[in-house]
Amino acid sequence: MSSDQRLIVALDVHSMESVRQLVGQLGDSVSYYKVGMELFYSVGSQVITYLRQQNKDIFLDLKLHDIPNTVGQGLATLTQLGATMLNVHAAGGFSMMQAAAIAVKNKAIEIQARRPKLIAVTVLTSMNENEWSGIGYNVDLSQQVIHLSKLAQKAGMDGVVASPQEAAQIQKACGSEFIVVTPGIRPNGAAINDQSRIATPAGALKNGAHHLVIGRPITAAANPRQAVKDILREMRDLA
Ligand SMILES: O=c1ccn([C@@H]2O[C@H](COP(=O)(O)O)[C@@H](O)[C@H]2O)c(=O)[nH]1
Repeated sequence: MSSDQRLIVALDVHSMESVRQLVGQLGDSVSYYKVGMELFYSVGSQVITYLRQQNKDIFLDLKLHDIPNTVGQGLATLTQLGATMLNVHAAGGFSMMQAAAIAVKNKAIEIQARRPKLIAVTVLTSMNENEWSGIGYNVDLSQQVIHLSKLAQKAGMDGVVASPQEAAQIQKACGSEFIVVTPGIRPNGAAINDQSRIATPAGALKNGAHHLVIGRPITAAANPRQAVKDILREMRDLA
């Protein structure tokens, strides 16, 4: 996979005007975008239609987490939008993830569309050990990431979202075909913001991440196109 297919830019803005401006500015340098809650709740499915018209891949990052039937029905509807990748929270459990995988597969067959990849969020990259123990877990955070990755794989997920710091351990536990998507990417010198378990683009790739999700280091940069160029150079230098 080439470096520009590995980079997913998080479109964390809340209007179509900002989307058009950013996507126009980044041009051919970015082929894969992430649409999350902020944007989808603001503008709805028109952003998916727009990005598909621009021939971009789309990770629709809505992190579904509910009872199995509700998640399955929700994902069946989302499958019709034509995103490349969808996701759920692994903490919803084995039955929920299994229902999600079945629903996506059946809907794709029904509408004769390519099945979107379905991945599960393990432990949010904003969590550190302190936050983690604060919500009542006694197990080591990174051990929990590996546990949830194995569970997700058993339930039929194509991969997981985890921090770049756990990517190598996930590969070891689940194999190299299992997709590891890593937010929490910060080029040297970039603001860390609310992220905790971070790595540089090169560090994440060295650890075996398949896709790097990067938002503010690009979208809040004075020159987003230059920021992408610098990140892709760092990624290519490693390849
Ligand atoms: O564990 C997770 C899961 C999802 N995200 C999302 O990734 C981007 C990261 O944006 P930055 O601006 O580069 O921090 C953002 O849309 C999150 O919702 C995550 O960060 N961690």
